[in-house]
Formats: sequence, C-alpha cells, structure tokens
Amino acid sequence: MSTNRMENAESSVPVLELKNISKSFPGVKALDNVSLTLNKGEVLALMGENGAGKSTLIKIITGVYTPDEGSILLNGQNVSFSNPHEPIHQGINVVHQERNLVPTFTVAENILLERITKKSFSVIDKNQLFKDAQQYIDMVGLNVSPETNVETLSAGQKQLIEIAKALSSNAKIMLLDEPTASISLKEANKLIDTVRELQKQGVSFIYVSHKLEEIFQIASSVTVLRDGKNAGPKSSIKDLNRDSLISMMVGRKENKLSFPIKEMKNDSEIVLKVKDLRSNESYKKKSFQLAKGEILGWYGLVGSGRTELARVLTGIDPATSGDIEIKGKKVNINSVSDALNKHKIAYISENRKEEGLFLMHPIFNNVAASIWNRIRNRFFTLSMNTEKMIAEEYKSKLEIKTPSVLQIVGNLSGGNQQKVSIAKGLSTEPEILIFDEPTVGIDVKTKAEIHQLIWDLAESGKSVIVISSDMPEIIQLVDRILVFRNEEISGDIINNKNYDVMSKEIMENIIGGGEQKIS
Ligand SMILES: Nc1ncnc2c1ncn2[C@@H]1O[C@H](COP(=O)(O)OP(=O)(O)OP(=O)(O)O)[C@@H](O)[C@H]1O
Repeated sequence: MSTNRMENAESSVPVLELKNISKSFPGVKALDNVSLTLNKGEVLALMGENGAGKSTLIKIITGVYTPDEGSILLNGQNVSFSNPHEPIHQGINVVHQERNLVPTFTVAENILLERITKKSFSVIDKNQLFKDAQQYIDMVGLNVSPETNVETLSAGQKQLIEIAKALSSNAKIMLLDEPTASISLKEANKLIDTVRELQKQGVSFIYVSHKLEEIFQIASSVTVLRDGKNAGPKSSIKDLNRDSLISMMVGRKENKLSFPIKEMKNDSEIVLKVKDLRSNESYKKKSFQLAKGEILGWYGLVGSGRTELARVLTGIDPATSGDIEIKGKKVNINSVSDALNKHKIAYISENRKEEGLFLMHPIFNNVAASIWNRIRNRFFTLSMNTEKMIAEEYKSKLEIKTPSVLQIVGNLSGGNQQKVSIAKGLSTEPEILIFDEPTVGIDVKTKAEIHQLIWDLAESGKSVIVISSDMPEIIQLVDRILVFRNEEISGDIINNKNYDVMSKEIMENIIGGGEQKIS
C-alpha cells in the first residue's frame, strides 16, 4: 500500500463497518456476532472454511438478507438495506462470476444495462452508449470493442466486464466472490492488476477466495470467519503466513497429506480403453487407457478438450467415431443412464449448480436421484426413508455440514454442495469415477478430505479420472497424468510426485498451448 493510501485509510472513518451481526436460518446460526471493518482503498480478504458464513455476510452487505441483530455503517452512518437495489445506489456492488451478464447483448449494453432498462430501447443513442461504455472498458484495461457480443468473450473477460458494469454504477465498494474460480492464470493476473489500479483510485474491495496464494498477492488485510464467528481480530497480511492463516481458519494446523507413489503393475486389469474417440464437441481423435485402482489425472488449459472427452464417456454427448472398451468388451454409451447403470461410469461435474444438482430439492432427493430406478418399491414409488437412509450414510461419510438431510441443497454452502454432488455420484456404486475440477471453491481442509476420499476409492479397486487445472493437486494425488493441449492428448506421464520435475515435464507438454489456468 502506498504511503498516501495508508494515510487515507488511517485518517478517515471506515467506508464500511459491520458491528455484531447475527443471522440464523432454521437450525443454523450462520453468523454469530460478526464484526468487520473496511477502509478506503483497502483490499480486505474474507476467508473461512466452507460454511463459515462468508456468503451470508456478503448477502447482508448487499441487501439480500437482513441481519437478525447488529448494525451496518456506511462512511460512519447507520444504514439498513431492505432490498438489493439500495446498496447499489449507495455505491456497493457485488461482482458475480460472469453469470450476471445478458449473453445476447453487446459489451456496452451490459455495462450500461441500467440505462437501457430505464429507457425504451428505441430511444437509446447507440453511438453515445458505445462511447460511454468505452471509458469503463478502459478502466478495467480490456481490449474489446463495446460492440462485441458478450457471448463471444472468455470467462475472464466477462469477469472484467462485470467490474466495468459495477464501475458504471459508481461503485465505491466492490465485493468479489471467488472471482478467479474459472478463469485462466493470465486473466486472473489481469483482474488482480485491475483491482490494484482501482484500489489506488480509492475503491475498496472485500475479496472472497479459497486460493491462499492469491490472497497473499492481493489483499492488504484479512478477516477470518470460523463457524459463523470472527476467528480473531482483523489482521494485516504482513503479519500472516500460510500456516498461521490456515490455523486461524481451521482452528489447527494444515493436514498436509502426502500420497505415496503407487507402483502400477504391468498386468493390472485395463478397465477402460479408448481408441481414436471423437464427438462433435471433441473433434480430434483421442486414445488412452485406465487400469483398475488407478488415479489418472487430466491436466490442461481451460478449453483444452478434457471436459468434452468426459462428456462422451459419460453418455452426455454421443461419440461420432472411435472405440470404447470396458473390461475388454466394446461398448456403446448412449445416455447418462447407460453410462451409470450399464457401464458403472459416474461423472461428478465441475458445474454442480447447473448440471449436478437439483438446488431446490432436499439433500436426500439429490443423493438418491441417480439410483431412483434401483430403490423404487414394487408399486414403483420411492421410499423417502430409503432415500434418507442413503443420504444419512453419505452425510456422515463425507461430513456434509448441515443439521439435516431434509435441508434444501441450494441453502448449503458451496463446499457442502460439492460434497452432495460427490455423494450423488458415489451412491451409484460406480467402478469408474470422473471428477471434473473436484475442489474448485473448496476450502483447504475439505480439499484434503476430498483428496483422501479419491485415494481411498482407488485403493478399494475403483478407477478414477481427476480433471484438474490445479497443478499441485494433480502432482500430489494422481498416479499418471495425461496432458491435454489444443484438443489433443499431448503427453502421458507417470507421476513421480516430485513437484519440480513433474511441473516442468507437464509444462513442456503444454508449451504452444498458451497460458495456464490459475491453481
Ligand atoms: N438460505 C439459507 N437457508 C438455510 N441455511 C443457510 C442459508 N444460507 C446459508 N445457510 C447456512 O449458513 C451457513 C453459512 O453458509 P455460507 O454460504 O454463508 O458459507 P460460506 O462461508 O460462504 O461457504 P462456502 O465457502 O462453501 O461458499 C451454512 O451452514 C449454510 O448451510
């Protein structure tokens, strides 16, 4: 922080102050007497395990929820928000992950959406709109035309458009919730540069992220929540290191798992053999094989073709050519149900909100959804008790943090939703599991639990594919790594778990493919 800004921050009243905020939902005290202070030009990291209360706090600041107790002060003045529009008018904006843009609109229309929605579209002067939008595009350092359709932009560019949109509404406080979860490293660095630039101009940020490296790169201070309470006083980032921050979040030291190198025997049974496989979405031929008890990592850049291949193997997209053999027998995978029930292949999607779960339904329905056919009684109706029993089993196995399996999945924290998604996959008792980015948005402790779970599944004879853009995760966990580049498998490497050696070898296979996604 420059001396100037430091003086600013210290001399003025906080731009935002939350005092003794509490909020309960049925059966859960999500926030218990939480306080937070944000100064002008500060980047305050809001950290904590999955379910610690971060999103609830953000929703209170943005008028989605009203607190049961406590007060909110804006520039020293008491405020209370009864809807999400009021904070926006007071200069508070939450930047969601790219999902808040209108895909069919241009960049300019999205940035100045409020102006458009206030007037009838016919009276908008488009040239003026493009000109006005340009200044906000420049502020976030993007090199796109205001006339570009938002649909054609990358995830990272969309994220910056969201920030530009917030700036157009004169945002002075920005809440960034996991802003780099699904963007490339280069884009994440650009976003971080933009935050720094805006910080110099006096914009204040609350930054929620599970990526510790990123926090040390960008934050000036940290507030940690644990079980809905302040885990300690606000700390300057300079006074913290990785270990002390994790101890604050988890209440104890990091459980650093190290998985041994597994010697795969040459005569291990090959459970899945893929030869020259293609689909409309995965248009270059791909071949590989997977042994019983093996953990195979698929590493690559965003858009390198990993998810597209997984979609064919799990019956979401049809193959257009090539062969799939399961346990030595050629098979056709015609549907998701085919993959699950006939071939015992389960896919645990990275996109749990859109593909994996029924958010409006309770946990027990979700966990059992893939096995409804199997658990129907002789009258073809579902027994809620059976569903609940199965869900209870996974709730305790995966330590899903919720008072009851009757809870609506949409009300769970992100990390716990991910666990329900895994439980749903496991309930089908698959032989082959494909985990797509299993730990995005997951806290360090839960991440270690998911790694242990994957390891145990392989130890018990299941075969696992882990799609991940998190290089440390891949090198720590898997037995063998397929590197994907430009829709092709460019490397097939045995993992010796030596980070320096492996990361170099992986990057050599990536070179020519551009940038790496942040991990
Ligand atoms: N609308 C709701 N109804 C019931 N419970 C809720 C609701 N919203 C949040 N909760 C509960 O409040 C607690 C805090 O959740 P919150 O989403 O704030 O956590 P978080 O720190 O943002 O977690 P994550 O890192 O996983 O996103 C959780 O136990 C969650 O299940």
